[in-house]
Amino acid sequence: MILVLNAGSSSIKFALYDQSLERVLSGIADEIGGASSLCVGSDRKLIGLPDHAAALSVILDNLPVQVGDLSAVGHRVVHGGSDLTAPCRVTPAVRDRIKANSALAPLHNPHNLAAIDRLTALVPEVPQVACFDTAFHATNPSVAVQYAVPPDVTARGIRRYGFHGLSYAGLVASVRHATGTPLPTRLLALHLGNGVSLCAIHEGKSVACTMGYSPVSGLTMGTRVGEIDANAVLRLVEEDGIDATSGLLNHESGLRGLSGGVSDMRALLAEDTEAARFAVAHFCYWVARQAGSMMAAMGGVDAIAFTGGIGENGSDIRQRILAALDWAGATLDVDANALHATVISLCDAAIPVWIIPADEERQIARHVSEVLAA
Ligand SMILES: Nc1ncnc2c1ncn2[C@@H]1O[C@H](COP(=O)(O)OP(=O)(O)O)[C@@H](O)[C@H]1O
Ligand SMILES: CC(=O)OP(=O)(O)O
Ligand SMILES: [Mg+2]
Repeated sequence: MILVLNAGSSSIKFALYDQSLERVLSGIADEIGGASSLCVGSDRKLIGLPDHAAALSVILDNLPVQVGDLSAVGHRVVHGGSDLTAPCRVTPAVRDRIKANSALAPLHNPHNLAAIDRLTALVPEVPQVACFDTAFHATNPSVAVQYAVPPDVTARGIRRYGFHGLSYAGLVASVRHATGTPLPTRLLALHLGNGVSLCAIHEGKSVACTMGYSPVSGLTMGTRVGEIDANAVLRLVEEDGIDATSGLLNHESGLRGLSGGVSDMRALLAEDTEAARFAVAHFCYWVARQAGSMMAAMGGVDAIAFTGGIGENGSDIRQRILAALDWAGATLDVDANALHATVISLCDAAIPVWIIPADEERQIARHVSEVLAA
């Protein structure tokens, strides 16, 4: 049995797969540090989970297998940096590189590393495989990847990486099965969750992503700022210091900053305040605006796919984004959208629009079995 751990910024998703990669169990520890709950299969219970360490303990306690009996553990690791561009066995050297990359993804890599360390301490003999969110974007051309800085600065790792790669790779792998149609040449994928990014996928390969050097950049997110001018950041650092500015841009901005405290989209949609409405409008405006940038990177678009917690469940949000993309031929079927159907465009729309559930766990399980077989 393969255990997959996917530690996001506010949740830990987990799943067990058998030898033929059939999913045996899945679950999620949700809203960690808030109104947390644990869901195993269809059984959900409210349970106090003050932090990711507590959540991981509860997950391991609720598995139907002993951790020592696992054949492998696969981890989502958000930042692989310039060198970790393919899934690999966790060795002390790989662990050190993941740790070195923690500064680049402070909301994620420390949680990923903590899970690796916990499993290493519990069952050192069980192989662990690290799967990187950055790896799928290794196919981006240099013009898309490099910032306009001198080469020695790029050589220090100051470049764009892109994230949510496991979600996008899994989406590419599941288009045919989910939609009954072949993978389109130019696919715009929108991963809308706590973290938010868009990816231009040309012939199954990433050619551009809205996230850059770290997952703080690109679009308006739950608590992350997205696009902001470098000189504005320099001024904030000068006036408030590095730690306060990092806290502001990573934890207190995005929907939370705009709305006056609410980072969760579902909660925000239930709020009846001017600030909440503005936060939602800001989110949708920037997704649609950057969607245009992704389409330009592919020379057009043949299909659009929504994924992630908001992308899969937020019918109002999808409707607003697609209204702003009407010019691209993405005409919404309002009823299908309300039902969260797989195909949510009208049958005579110029391009199809799909909802394809994010399945980072299955993608990680695939990678684990490939790495162990190699
Ligand atoms: N019905 C819904 N309508 C709008 N947003 C939703 C709905 N259900 C979940 N969401 C949002 O999805 C986001 C979480 O996305 P998810 O991909 O699960 O998170 P993570 O990035 O932590 O993996 C939250 O903002 C949550 O409010
Ligand atoms: C990379 C990233 O933003 O991940 P998440 O959406 O899980 O926060
Ligand atoms: Mg996520």
